[in-house]
Amino acid sequence: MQELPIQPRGLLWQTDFITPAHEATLLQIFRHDLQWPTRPGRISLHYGYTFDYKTFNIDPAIPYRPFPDWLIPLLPAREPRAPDQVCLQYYPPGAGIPPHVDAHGPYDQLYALSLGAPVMMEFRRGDERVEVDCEPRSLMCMSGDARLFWTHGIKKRKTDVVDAEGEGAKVRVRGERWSITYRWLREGGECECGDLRLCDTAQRRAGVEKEKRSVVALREAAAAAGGGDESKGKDGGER
Ligand SMILES: O=C(O)CCC(=O)C(=O)O
Ligand SMILES: [Fe+2]
Repeated sequence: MQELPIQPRGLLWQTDFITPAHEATLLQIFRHDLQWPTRPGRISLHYGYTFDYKTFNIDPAIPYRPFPDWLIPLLPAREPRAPDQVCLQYYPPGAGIPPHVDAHGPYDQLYALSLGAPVMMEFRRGDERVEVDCEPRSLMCMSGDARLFWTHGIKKRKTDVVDAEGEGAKVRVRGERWSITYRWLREGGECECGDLRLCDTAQRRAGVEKEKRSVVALREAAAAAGGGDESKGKDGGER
């Protein structure tokens, strides 16, 4: 993978992680063979372990959901072991995900594979905003600053403005998008970055009450914990 020569640092990228034919087969499976939640907006399916945000450990009450056959060839091979948790998400046109940082303590590195229609993802740190085009079939790895110190999100809107090289700015209509996010549990479950703004471990150590800890991390926690809270979590209040 290649690091993108932009801020945030640490955004590793691989275009054409799979072929268009492989993608078409997957979309066929996603559209016709899977049992999706029936609510509108962004919806997700979880595979592997489920994390319990009360105990900050694997939830022993929820059995491990084995990876389906279609998922095996999509696991990032540059990691020494398979991820602990994989989340397949469907974004109908116009759907988004509020800016958040995936919880620091529980999770280590993070990968996301984009499928279907392209979308602009926005990274934010303070007043800084950087849009990154998530082209279909591209795999990204959020590492370093991109993983820990910038939030990422997708605006809820029907179009994106794309600045193609040499062509100037163009409006691009959103289509159906799927993403697969891969997470590995962090050994020990504690992050040492010390960022009180975004790090759940740093906030806990500083005695910040759970309710007041990083809203973004908690929203992420609730959503990843089973999807039931997603409507008032990541999708809630999205502009
Ligand atoms: O859809 C994506 O590419 C990323 C989703 C995401 O940020 C998440 O599930 O934490
Ligand atoms: Fe995320």
